Amino acid sequence: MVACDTALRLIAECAKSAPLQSMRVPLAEAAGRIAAEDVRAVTARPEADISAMDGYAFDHAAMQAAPDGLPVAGQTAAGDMPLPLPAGQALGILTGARIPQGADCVMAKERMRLTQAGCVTPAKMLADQGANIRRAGEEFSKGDILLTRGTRLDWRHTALLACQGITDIAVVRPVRVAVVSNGAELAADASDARADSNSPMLAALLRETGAEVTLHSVPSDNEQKLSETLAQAWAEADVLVTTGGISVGQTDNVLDALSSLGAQTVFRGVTIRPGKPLTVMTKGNRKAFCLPGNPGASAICALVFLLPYLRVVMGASASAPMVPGVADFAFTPVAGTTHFIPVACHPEPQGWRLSMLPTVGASDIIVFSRASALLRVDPEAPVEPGQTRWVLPLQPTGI
Ligand SMILES: Nc1nc2c(c(=O)[nH]1)N[C@H]1C(S)=C(S)[C@@H](COP(=O)(O)OP(=O)(O)OC[C@H]3O[C@@H](n4cnc5c(N)ncnc54)[C@H](O)[C@@H]3O)O[C@H]1N2
Ligand code: MOO
Repeated sequence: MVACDTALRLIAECAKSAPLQSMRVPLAEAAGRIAAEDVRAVTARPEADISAMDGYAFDHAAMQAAPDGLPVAGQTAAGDMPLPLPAGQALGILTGARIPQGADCVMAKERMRLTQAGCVTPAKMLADQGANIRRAGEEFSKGDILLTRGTRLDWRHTALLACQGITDIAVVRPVRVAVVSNGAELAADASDARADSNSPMLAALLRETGAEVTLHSVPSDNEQKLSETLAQAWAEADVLVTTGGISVGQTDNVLDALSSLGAQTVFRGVTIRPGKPLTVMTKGNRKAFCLPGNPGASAICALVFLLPYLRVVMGASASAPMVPGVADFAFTPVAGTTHFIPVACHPEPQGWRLSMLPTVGASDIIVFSRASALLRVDPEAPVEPGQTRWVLPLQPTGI
């Protein structure tokens, strides 16, 4: 049995030794993956001085000195390469079009007046010199870092890369995770059959991190079958995740089976509630996370211990963003035990108010649908009402 922080440290050490592999994917497939390289700007943005308005570009001093306005030399649109502005003339310009050489001011069409003589003049006031011009490089310069290795890519980065004409990017190869459930109660024809809810739950949770998940089930308590499935599943995956069969019952054979396959124990059991039997084993570069069968315990162990491991192995930061809230309850942990409590987050003018939810404990599934975050409570830091505590959002998007 190890303490919660010791388990987290041992897992972090395991993650350090795992090799990171990358592959190139087209930009269209990048969202949801983790960048395996820093990306720098190929060009400044904007690449040149451009107009922020549909209107007219002109030389400010020339307009100031022309009480009857300036004749219009034509029009330029985004996509055109305008010729230098003829002295003493204005040019019609559309939003995004390059500013012609010789112009240093743009005024919006509706703020200009077209005279009978075909000149444009400010309807009221002349804008300041430089007005309505988006300067080259004002967003970023050529060579600037646009995103760093380890960034989880989403629609924001897709836009950024696309505007640079970047069509593919090196991303971290997804970690292959094999999830193995076991237990005679999972057989459809068992006299007291139970549904396997942990496998689909874990698959959904793990896929959110970008892992490639395969599911395996041993719907019996047969040691031989269990051992064969574990061996095969682990051989095809980087990480083995088992659920159930790790406590002290006669049919809890997972840990013995893995030991027989040559796995070494990193730790066996953690002083947490729920999730106490959580065990991590290793065989070469391959890790096995053995999660308890109780659904609530399985979910919490995955969120707190497994997901940070996968994030690091895939080059991202271990910790998911946490949010602060003010507890409206008191909670005193059992001595020597770190508790993980699903909490509801209520919006209040000052921020989130955290409240406890009714729960039956480690086997609870429905509490997670009612909760929005997970609160860690260490034995030396009981919760008092009014205290600010940081919680881990349960929804994939977090904040
Ligand atoms: N004598 C002791 N008994 C138990 C202890 C202990 O210290 N001494 N620890 C308890 C704790 S804490 C936990 S947690 C459980 C963990 O047991 P296992 O990991 O061996 O899980 P199982 O016994 O196989 O199953 C427990 C429970 O979960 C259900 N289950 C299992 N797999 C699934 C699945 N894929 N989907 C949904 N539900 C699943 C199973 O039917 C059982 O109800 O042990 C305590 N006992
Ligand atoms: O530790 Mo168990 O996970 O409470 O049911």
